[in-house]
Order: sequence, then C-alpha cells, then structure tokens
Amino acid sequence: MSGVLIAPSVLAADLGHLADEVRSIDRAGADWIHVDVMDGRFVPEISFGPGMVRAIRKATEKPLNVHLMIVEPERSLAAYVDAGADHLLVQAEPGSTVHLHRVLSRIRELGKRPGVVIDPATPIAWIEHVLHLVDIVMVMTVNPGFGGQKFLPEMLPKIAALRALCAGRGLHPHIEVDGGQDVDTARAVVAAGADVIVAGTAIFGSADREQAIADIRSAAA
Ligand SMILES: O=C(CO)[C@H](O)[C@H](O)COP(=O)(O)O
Repeated sequence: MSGVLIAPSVLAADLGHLADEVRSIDRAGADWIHVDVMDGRFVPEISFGPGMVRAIRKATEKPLNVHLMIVEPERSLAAYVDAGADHLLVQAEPGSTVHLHRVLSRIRELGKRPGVVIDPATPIAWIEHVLHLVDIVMVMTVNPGFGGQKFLPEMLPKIAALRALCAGRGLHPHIEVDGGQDVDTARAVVAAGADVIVAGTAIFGSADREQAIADIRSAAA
C-alpha cells in the first residue's frame, strides 16, 4: 500500500516546551499529530485533557488524532471536539466504551472522523459490526498506557486479518498502528496492511526528527 501516514505521538515530547515540540514535528513532516488522553482508570497514567488538546491545536494546523484511553469517552466527546480534535478514537473494550456503536455514530454526528482502537488481547470480532462506521481502526501493538514499550510482533497476523476483513466488505478504513514503532516495525506492519504509523520515542527521541520521519516513511513505502 502506498501513501503511508506518520503520526508522531506527543506523549514522548518534552512537555515543558509543548508548543515548540509540536511545531518541530509539524515542520519535520508529520502527517497527523497523535495525542494520547489517559485518565488513570482505563490505563494507569494520567496524561492530557481537553486543555492540552486546545494548546496543541494552537501550535499546528495538522489533523489532531486524539486517542481516548479513558473510561466512558461518551461523556467527554464534546469537550474534545470543542478543544479542536479532528479524529476521535475510542477503545472497543467495554471497560472503556459502554455503547461502542452509539459513540462512533455520535462522533460522526459531531462532524469528526471516528476511530476504533483494539488492545493486543482484543479480537477483531469485537469490532466487526462497527467497521462501516469508522474512518480509522487502530491496532495497539503494545498494551496501552506507556510510551517506550517493545513492539508485539504477534499483532502482525491480526493487522493482516483486519485488512482482509475490511477489503472483503468493501471497506477501506485507515489501519493505524501504535506502540513500539520504528523503521523495522514500520516495514512489517505496512506489509501486513497498516497505512498509518504512530511513533513517539522513535521520532521525539531522535536528534533529527525530519530524518526520523523520512526514514520510517521510506522503510514503510
Ligand atoms: O499510546 C501510546 C501508549 O499507550 C503511545 O502513543 C505509544 O506507545 C507511542 O509511543 P512509543 O512510540 O514510544 O511506543
């Protein structure tokens, strides 16, 4: 698949200089800006809320890809829309999203691009009946909650099965992957069917972010 998109994850930025960090990856060639919202309940850490999304919005015009790793995202969709999110991604697991079909439909009604996220242990079957509602399916390639973890290669057949399931139904959502991504994993996940790569450590941890993005992009091409 051509046209792989790169979405640097702001979780790995120097948060003391957030606006400068966001401008840096914007200039370096990011396609989307990935923002991880964590509530200390669905995942152990607390990260960003609507105020931070609003601050990031002011620093870039690139699409904000906001991943809600929170319990009951349905309660705060409007706040993230108001803060400037472009894509709203919710977890498929009922420990997070109570009525997945309704929430994804609501995101569309709010004029934003809906995305559904599956954790490593979550089977594709859990999202089979909502695939027609989404623009993005994100496969977690680490267990969510922390940056800097190691890619789980056992997610590769899952990505391939998901791409085949979508194609068989005439659906072409972005298949995004998140967690432990670098040049080597990007090559493998794109070969399996992914077309959007979220990378935190591999981009923000690089002395030359433009080169880091270009390297991931060309490895994946
Ligand atoms: O969602 C996340 C953690 O839950 C991060 O976006 C993801 O882990 C990216 O960071 P890294 O590239 O450092 O793995």
